[in-house]
Amino acid sequence: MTTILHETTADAVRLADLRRVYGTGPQAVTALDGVTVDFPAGTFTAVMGPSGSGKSTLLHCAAGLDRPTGGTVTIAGTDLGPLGERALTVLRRQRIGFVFQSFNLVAALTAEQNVGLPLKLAGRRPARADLVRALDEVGLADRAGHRPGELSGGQQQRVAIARALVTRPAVLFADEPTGALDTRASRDVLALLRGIVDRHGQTVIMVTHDPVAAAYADRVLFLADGRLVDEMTAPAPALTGARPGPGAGGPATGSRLGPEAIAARMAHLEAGA
Ligand SMILES: Nc1ncnc2c1ncn2[C@@H]1O[C@H](COP(=O)(O)OP(=O)(O)OP(=O)(O)O)[C@@H](O)[C@H]1O
Repeated sequence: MTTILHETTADAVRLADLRRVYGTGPQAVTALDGVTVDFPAGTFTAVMGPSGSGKSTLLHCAAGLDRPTGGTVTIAGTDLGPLGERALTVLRRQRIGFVFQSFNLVAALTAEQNVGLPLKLAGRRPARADLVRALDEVGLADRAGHRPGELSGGQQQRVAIARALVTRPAVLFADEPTGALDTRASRDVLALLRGIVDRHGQTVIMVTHDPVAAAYADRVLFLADGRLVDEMTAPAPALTGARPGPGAGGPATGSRLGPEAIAARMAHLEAGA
């Protein structure tokens, strides 16, 4: 029993007193001002906050894309601080997935080749069956031979998600993953992210401006001026363990956060900013 509890509560990511100051002297900007938070494995967290509150900086520091000025980032038990550039690159490739607003697919490569890229970079020869399975997971097995220019925005983002997950990372970071998508494609991408958390126990951390997107998460963190100032957590799922699926207008109510309540918190925060 104790073992199970440990497994289910293990943190995929821990941030302790995280600080990031850009520049020096009078020009210095404090983007993160002592953020401490844990992200348990198998959970979906949204990060919100007014423009300039430090969301992207937090995501980039947590994903090892940027070095913090102070504090620690721990991914699946490994402290990133002491790692040199090479070791950090290896850890990023093996343990971290990242999805961007602008998809960042390689235009000249097919969907299948894009998904295989992280494995190639890691010196592995991707098995075709694995790549097709990864595309099947995101509902695009029939588009394996298509290039990004032949796919819709939503389909491109789903290829990017398949690519980010192909190494089975400890955590998937997503920076405004629906920012460039229409409502319907956004909903597909968010349902996909929700599904990989529920079905595969993937950990997802997503920055978003959109309360509807944030409502797909288990928890919403609110940043202001580089500090964590508020948090909302979805009520525990029913004892059956069943999670309600997304409804027509977004995630179902029940054990989900409501977009209206999230929007109200954001409005409160922006009014105080
Ligand atoms: N490279 C940089 N050099 C100097 N200042 C920076 C740099 N990157 C970010 N900042 C500053 O750090 C603060 C936090 O920026 P960050 O991009 O993390 O905020 P954000 O919450 O993601 O904003 P947005 O919602 O507008 O994308 C801002 O004041 C920003 O101007």
